[in-house]
Amino acid sequence: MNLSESGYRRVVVKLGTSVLTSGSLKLDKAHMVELTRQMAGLIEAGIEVVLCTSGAIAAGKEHLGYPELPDTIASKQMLAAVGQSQLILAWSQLFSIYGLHVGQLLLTQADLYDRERYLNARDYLNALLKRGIIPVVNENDAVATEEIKVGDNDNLSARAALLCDADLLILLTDQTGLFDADPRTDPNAKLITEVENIDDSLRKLAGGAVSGLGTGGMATKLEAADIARRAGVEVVIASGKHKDVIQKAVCSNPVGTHFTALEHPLECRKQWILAGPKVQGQVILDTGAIAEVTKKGRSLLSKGIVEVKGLFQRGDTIEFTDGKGKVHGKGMSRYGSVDVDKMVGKHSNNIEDMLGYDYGDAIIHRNDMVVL
Ligand SMILES: Nc1ncnc2c1ncn2[C@@H]1O[C@H](COP(=O)(O)OP(=O)(O)O)[C@@H](O)[C@H]1O
Ligand SMILES: N[C@@H](CCC(=O)OP(=O)(O)O)C(=O)O
Repeated sequence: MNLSESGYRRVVVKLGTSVLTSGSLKLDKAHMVELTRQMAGLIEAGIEVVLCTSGAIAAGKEHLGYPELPDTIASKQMLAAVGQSQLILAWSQLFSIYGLHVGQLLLTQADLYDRERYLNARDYLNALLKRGIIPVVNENDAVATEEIKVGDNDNLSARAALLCDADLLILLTDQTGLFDADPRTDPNAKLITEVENIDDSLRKLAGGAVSGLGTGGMATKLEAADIARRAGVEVVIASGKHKDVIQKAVCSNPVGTHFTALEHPLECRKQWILAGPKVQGQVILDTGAIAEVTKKGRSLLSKGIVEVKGLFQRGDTIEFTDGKGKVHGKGMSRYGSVDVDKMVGKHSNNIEDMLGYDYGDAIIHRNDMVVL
């Protein structure tokens, strides 16, 4: 395998708890050594690596001797605070074998909501890479509450891939890839080797985590793959135990499930709309409006809206759906929900008369919109 001819220059490697513990109750340091060797090999070949590591909560339990704790956010925060320091210590020691330094980056959704904070995180990540330091990313579980957390490291790793403009995201887990059913419960499940489009029928195949070790299962890996490939990042889901899995993924040797990136990826600001801000509300559109927006690339006007759901402010990100609830896209609303409610189904030629002010015809302008 010739790594330097792989064509990739920046790779995000996400290691799930299932990989880092090898299915046990503690970090499998021997396996972490092997994964470090593979990542160091990439760096040696001139490929930059961002590591998105899970395992803080598992490491916290191990370090504290598996205390009996109530199943609360506070317990998880405490375990993560203890475990994250053990985890970064382990990565720091392992990469030091190869003379490499690591820098810790703990993020929450709140760091991605706001465009300025998002750009700050991007600058920080790029500054580490520029100095040859390996960014080690995890969710800031010690402070993350339900409202501000990304929730799983699959989605977090996709955000990291967008932030650092990676060209490949490798999601390593305890299965050999995405199967047409959960192989834990269906012995006849078959591996899907190539995915060119993520649609509802594929999403139905991806189940949650049943082992009790990981968060989100294949469903969140598919969400991550969807975000990444729309931004032009190729994705591989594979087993962390497969021999030389990282090198194989980078050298495009067949391994696990490969997702092709979109040929025309979203531009930077739209990538942020896709992956950054939390969705605050929804508008339901009639079939004509769905076609105008999704097929013809038009801005969303009030006359195509049939209902408004949730409370949102001007500038918030909202989704647009059809009458059956299928989400067709999202974007930044130029009007708050109270205003949109007043405009539902009406022409946009007299907005000023309706509201007393006018921010333009579009509820979501096509420049602020991502069609899914
Ligand atoms: N279609 C599927 N193909 C493969 N695995 C699946 C599928 N649906 C659900 N899973 C489950 O997803 C699990 C991996 O996700 P998870 O437990 O969150 O691991 P990680 O810690 O690596 O993120 C597998 O162990 C498997 O039980
Ligand atoms: N941030 C958490 C892991 C969350 C998570 O998504 O876990 P996993 O599904 O194992 O990648 C931790 O470090 O324990």
